[in-house]
Amino acid sequence: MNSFVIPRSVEWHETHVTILNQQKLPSITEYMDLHTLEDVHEAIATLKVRGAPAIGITAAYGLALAASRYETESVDEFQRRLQQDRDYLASARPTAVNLFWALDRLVAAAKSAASVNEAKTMLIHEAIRIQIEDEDVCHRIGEYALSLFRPGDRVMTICNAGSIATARYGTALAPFYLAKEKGIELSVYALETRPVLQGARLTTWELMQAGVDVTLITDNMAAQTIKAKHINAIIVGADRIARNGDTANKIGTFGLALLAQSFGIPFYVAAPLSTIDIKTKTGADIPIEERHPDEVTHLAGVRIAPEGVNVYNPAFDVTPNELITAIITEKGIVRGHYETALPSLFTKEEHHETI
Ligand SMILES: CSC[C@@H](O)[C@@H](O)C(=O)COP(=O)(O)O
Repeated sequence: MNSFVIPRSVEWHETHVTILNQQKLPSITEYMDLHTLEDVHEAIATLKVRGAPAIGITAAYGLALAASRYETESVDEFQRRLQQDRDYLASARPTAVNLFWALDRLVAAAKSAASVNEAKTMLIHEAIRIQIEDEDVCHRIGEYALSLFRPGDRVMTICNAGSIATARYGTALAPFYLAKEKGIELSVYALETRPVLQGARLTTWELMQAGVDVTLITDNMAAQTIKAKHINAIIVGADRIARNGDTANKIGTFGLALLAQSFGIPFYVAAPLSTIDIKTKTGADIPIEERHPDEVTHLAGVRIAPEGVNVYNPAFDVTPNELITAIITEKGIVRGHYETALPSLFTKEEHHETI
């Protein structure tokens, strides 16, 4: 038993999916029940549930839930509706590949079903499996990531790639939970992450509950903080990693990678294989979500910019592979040569330290 809190954000029930509403944290801890496909789509699109793995898990449950209510005895009709609902949920957000990965895993799982009832059961089991696997995967990522840090290290991160963005532990934040369990002191510097403040609202909230030493800074304090506080490394999550290692993650990540290069400190990406999209050749092929201008013109619901101002609001950027010191996965740490190393992870059974 852990003596500290590692929060969870998604829970399956036979009649609904319960999520921790990440829009309202940290001031309000609200759990919401999602009953329909539309509820799930809305929760993902509005960031009530967010973070690549958590989006995938929630979508998988949403599809299994919708399919459990199909009133047909025809397997063909069942598959047709499943594909239709898969496409609808897939339209919720474009960048995090875990959404498509999880939905396609469910569609594939139901392919071999001989009856509608069997298909319904298979879908629920597959969605539960995705969540259980993700917890184990994040734990492994955390172990590998922790091996890269020394006691006393000061590590910078952006956005929230923590427990609530996954099944548990997180990706970029996993090493801090594991360090805490092992009594290793690490300090985290969290960027607030404008426009919607996942760093300020979520990363600090998570880590403080676990008693991890965390310091909040605004995004434009990164360079000064690296210099003044002697930051040892930067670690971030990912929404989609292309075959060549180019990595889409929360807007601001690319800038941090450039700072890491300039200061000569390592820049790590921590992500599961479900975030690596071998079919996407380079970062140029990753669709970058642009979100509503209100996220930029408003802060906590209050307008901070003039009416009618032009706004550009990309939710993600792409860090080129040459700026990434290593990609930390559940199958080991990959340092460079991503074009060949990343595809080989999918065929390797063994876990390995570094390839
Ligand atoms: C383990 S979560 C990894 C990424 O999904 C995370 O770093 C991120 O960029 C999330 O963006 P968000 O827009 O909050 O869903």
